[in-house]
Amino acid sequence: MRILEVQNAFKKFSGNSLGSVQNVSFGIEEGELLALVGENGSGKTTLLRLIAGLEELDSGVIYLDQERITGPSENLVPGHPKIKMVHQAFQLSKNLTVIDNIKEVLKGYTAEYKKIRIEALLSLCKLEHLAHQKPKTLSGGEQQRLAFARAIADEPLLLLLDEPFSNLDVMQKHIIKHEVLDMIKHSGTTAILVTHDAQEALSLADGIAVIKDGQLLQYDKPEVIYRNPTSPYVAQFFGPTNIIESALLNGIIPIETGKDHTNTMICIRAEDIRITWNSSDDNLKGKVIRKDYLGAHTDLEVMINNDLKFIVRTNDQNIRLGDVLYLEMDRQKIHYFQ
Ligand SMILES: Nc1ncnc2c1ncn2[C@@H]1O[C@H](COP(=O)(O)OP(=O)(O)OP(=O)(O)O)[C@@H](O)[C@H]1O
Repeated sequence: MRILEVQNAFKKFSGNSLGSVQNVSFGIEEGELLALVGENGSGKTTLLRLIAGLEELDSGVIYLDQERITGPSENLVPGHPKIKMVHQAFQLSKNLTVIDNIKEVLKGYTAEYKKIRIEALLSLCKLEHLAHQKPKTLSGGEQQRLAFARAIADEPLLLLLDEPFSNLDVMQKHIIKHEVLDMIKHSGTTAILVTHDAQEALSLADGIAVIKDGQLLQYDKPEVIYRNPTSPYVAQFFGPTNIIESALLNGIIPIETGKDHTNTMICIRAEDIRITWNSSDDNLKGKVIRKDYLGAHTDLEVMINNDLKFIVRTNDQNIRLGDVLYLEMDRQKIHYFQ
């Protein structure tokens, strides 16, 4: 069932020449996790605030469970009761214990329901052993789990996560983001995660929406976004890739036949080019002009014919700057922009 439907959402703040969110449309199915990605200032937070009913739409409409979301001008209390937001700042009540922090957001429920719900949340969020501690005695990850428990306590229809992991250090972030996103999956909550991190989006989300200058460039499953990007921008956002005019490749490598690719751009991911020492006719001879050691692999810049550069990802640690080698393309993986 479709839980969220955004139709032509448009928002321009006074004083700005362009809309921060420009005619954005998409939908989310119940239980899905959507990653909203884009660079700084692309409109991610504005879109999230429009969905949460915290910002007024100029035009367009947003439905949650088929009910129109109203903006601040129509609500006495800002926001929507069935949409919860989690930020980088965990917004916990510092003088209350873990249990009381959860109880605080369950006001209005019977004592019996509260007891059952708190037990379930402590277990889901692995907080049982910390139930009587106050937030300042918890680690960053434990505080993050408590913030999450509070956000889902009264079973929101939609959870909005605005870069919730950005204050955590790299070690913590790696573990905690998997824990929290596993909890989201287990709780069956529909969620939107705003992130700058392309790898996080690819590995964790059911769907990815890429936004640039307020416009939705592409919205699809991670594999489609990665393998069939609709624009060079989207292709480059998700990892090192070679974007080349097909005309430059004509005669250098055989491009797809049977179609007119005269003016198209093509995309070859760095890991889809193999390094070989074999000088077959199909392989391109080049010289290594740059080497970036990245631990598990190395990214090389290889110059062909003095005018065409390729980024190539390799596991071979023995290649050195200045080496002359050959590049073998996996032609099945060459992507043509239409
Ligand atoms: N209240 C506001 N008044 C005026 N302009 C705003 C307001 N809020 C956002 N903007 C502008 O709208 C654009 C989008 O901002 P937004 O915060 O939505 O981007 P973002 O993608 O979330 O950025 P970041 O990743 O840096 O948080 C920016 O140009 C920003 O300056």
